[in-house]
Amino acid sequence: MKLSIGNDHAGTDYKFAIQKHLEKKGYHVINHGTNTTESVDYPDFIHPVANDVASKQADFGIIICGSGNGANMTANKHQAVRSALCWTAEITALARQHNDANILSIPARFTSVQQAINMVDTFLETPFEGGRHQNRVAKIPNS
Ligand SMILES: O=C(CO)[C@H](O)[C@H](O)[C@H](O)COP(=O)(O)O
Repeated sequence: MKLSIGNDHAGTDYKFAIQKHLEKKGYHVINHGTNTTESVDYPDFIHPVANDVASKQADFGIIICGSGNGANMTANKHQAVRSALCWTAEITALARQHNDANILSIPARFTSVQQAINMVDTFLETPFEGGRHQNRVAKIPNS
C-alpha cells in the first residue's frame, strides 16, 4: 500500500515517528512534509498529499499540523478528498467506517506521538462499511 504524508513545522517530529513506524511495517511512504521545525505555511505541504490521493498515486494520506485544522481545511478543498480531523482511535475508526475518509489529519499539539501512531494504524486497518453510508458519502461533493 502506498501512503502520502505531509506536515508543517508543528508536525515534523510526529511525521518522522509515523514514517518510521509505517516503513517498518512495509508501507511505501511518500514524504511531502517539511523536514525541519522552521516555520512554514501548511498549504504548501498539504496540497501535494491531497493531489497524490486524488490522482490515486497514493491509497491514503496522512497530514499533520498543530491543531490539524489548517491541514484538514486545505486537503478538503480537493473534490476527491475526504479528510478527517481525528483525536482518538475511536473517532478515527468512524471516519473510515462511516465516511470512507481517505486522508487522516492529526493535531500534533493536542495528542501524543503514541496516540498518533495508534490513530494511523486504526485508520489503515479499518474498512469502509458501505451500506447506508454509501449514498451519504456520494452526496458530499458540492458540484
Ligand atoms: O494551521 C494550523 C492551525 O489550523 C496549524 O495548527 C499550524 O500548525 C499552526 O497554525 C502553526 O502555528 P505557529 O504559531 O505558526 O507555529
